[in-house]
Amino acid sequence: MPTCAICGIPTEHKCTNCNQTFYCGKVHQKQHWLTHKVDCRPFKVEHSDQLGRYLVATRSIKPFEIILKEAPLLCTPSQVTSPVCLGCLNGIEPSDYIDCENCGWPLCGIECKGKPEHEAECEFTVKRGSKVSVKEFTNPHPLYQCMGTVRCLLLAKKDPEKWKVFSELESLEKLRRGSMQWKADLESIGKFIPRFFKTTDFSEDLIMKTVGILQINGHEVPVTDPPHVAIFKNASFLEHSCHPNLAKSFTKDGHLILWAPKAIKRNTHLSICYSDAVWGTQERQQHLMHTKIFKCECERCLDVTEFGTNYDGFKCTTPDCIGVILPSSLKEWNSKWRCSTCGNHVDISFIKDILEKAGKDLNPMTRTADNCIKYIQNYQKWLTNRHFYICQAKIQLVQLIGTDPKELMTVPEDKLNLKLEYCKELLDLYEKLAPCEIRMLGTFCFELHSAIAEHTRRVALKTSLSPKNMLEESLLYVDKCINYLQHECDIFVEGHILKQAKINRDALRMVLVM
Ligand SMILES: C[S@@+](CC[C@H](N)C(=O)[O-])C[C@H]1O[C@@H](n2cnc3c(N)ncnc32)[C@H](O)[C@@H]1O
Repeated sequence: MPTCAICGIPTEHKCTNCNQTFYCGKVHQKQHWLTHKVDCRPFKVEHSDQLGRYLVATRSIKPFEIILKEAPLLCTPSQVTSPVCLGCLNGIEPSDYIDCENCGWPLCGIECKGKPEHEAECEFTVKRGSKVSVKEFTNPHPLYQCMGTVRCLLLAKKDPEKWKVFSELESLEKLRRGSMQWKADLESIGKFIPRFFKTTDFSEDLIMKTVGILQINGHEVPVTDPPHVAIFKNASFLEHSCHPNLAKSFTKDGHLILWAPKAIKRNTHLSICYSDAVWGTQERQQHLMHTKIFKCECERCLDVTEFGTNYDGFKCTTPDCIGVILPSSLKEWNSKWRCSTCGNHVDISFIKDILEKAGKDLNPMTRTADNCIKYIQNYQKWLTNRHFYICQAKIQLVQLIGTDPKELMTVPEDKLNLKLEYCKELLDLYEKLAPCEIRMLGTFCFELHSAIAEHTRRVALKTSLSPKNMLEESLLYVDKCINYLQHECDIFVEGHILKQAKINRDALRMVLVM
């Protein structure tokens, strides 16, 4: 039987927030709160052979509930980056920076000189006997490839408690060893650190394990320009799913907020998406294998129709057949594709050729509404209406039509209708496929709400009526936008959208009560 955290008496009463700590009564629960509040979270860490450690909900979680707010264990420059200030991790402005007078690393200004973040590596660089010299600021700089790892290694002396937490995270060293990436890292980091810093403090094995921990657990944090990488203790145990149940937001100072856009049942695995949920299955699978060394077998990847959306599907080439061509299973992605309606088999080289051309045509395309429309018309000959390449063009299109309220007022009727149609279609699709892509969903809701409001204005001008149901629909989407973007701070575009959405919501509410 569980026992009270204070007096050890057997008891069945537990903290209802985490469901994990037991108390004999209210008095001891209150007494324990200052200690307990640090760990009082609605999840626990579990382990399986397939996933390693993972998090499970210890109680049901309500929609929009924050399950974790966490400060980073440490922040580092990205492995591939142009020079950044080692004080604040923002990019170095070539016309406005200083060299650290002790070690020579460029800093963005005097205010970053004394920052504690730079202290350990400053001392470490001084010990090599000569200052570093960085003079090229526009391209990825080879010296910075090792700086994330150096920063982690120096934690051992600087903050042994944090180092202990860090060094117990997954490195997947055995799986990574020998791969192309591992060999490249060995040269640019494992062998480079002892040579460049003239040190024998760290063995090659320890350096390569540290590289692995950083790559497997690092989160890209977009609060600096360019984004930096941070390690978060608890969030490091989250498993991946291409159809996750948690959304990630960041505060201005780089703290992580994990929250649930939809309700989550007790005992459910908690997950985030390590990849880009807008990509097709093969791109996601390759990215996860390359960066995190595992084959994803989430419910979205195992269902080739991706919840009936046919997000990777081709139109059947048999005359009069309206079926969709897809691989028969995840295993057959590179071999057998056939129509689920007429059974027609299609050569894999045909699929690969079209996909290669569609990708090549989309990426360098000049971003205009007309180019997007032409792209969609052309590739809809082969790809389904909800194919990921078609949807990527539609995402660009809805943002290009009427980018601000003034421009929206002059958009031709056909383009406004297209914006309305595609916003609804994309919102419906991605709410099914990627329900935690909250920045994208919030943006669609905002675009949709403004397109509906503009459509209503035009109807009102023509008929001198202000249709209440249309305004209510606009309000519905602006409310949804606010829900999706509620944790976005104002250093991000989405934070600005949130601010505007709140103003528009209040205005719409006023109009509706008049
Ligand atoms: C950030 S760590 C997650 C915590 C890790 N399981 C541990 O024990 O520390 C990422 C690693 O966990 C494993 N992992 C996460 N999600 C997975 C999934 N859906 N399927 C298989 N392995 C997964 C992979 O090895 C991946 O590289």
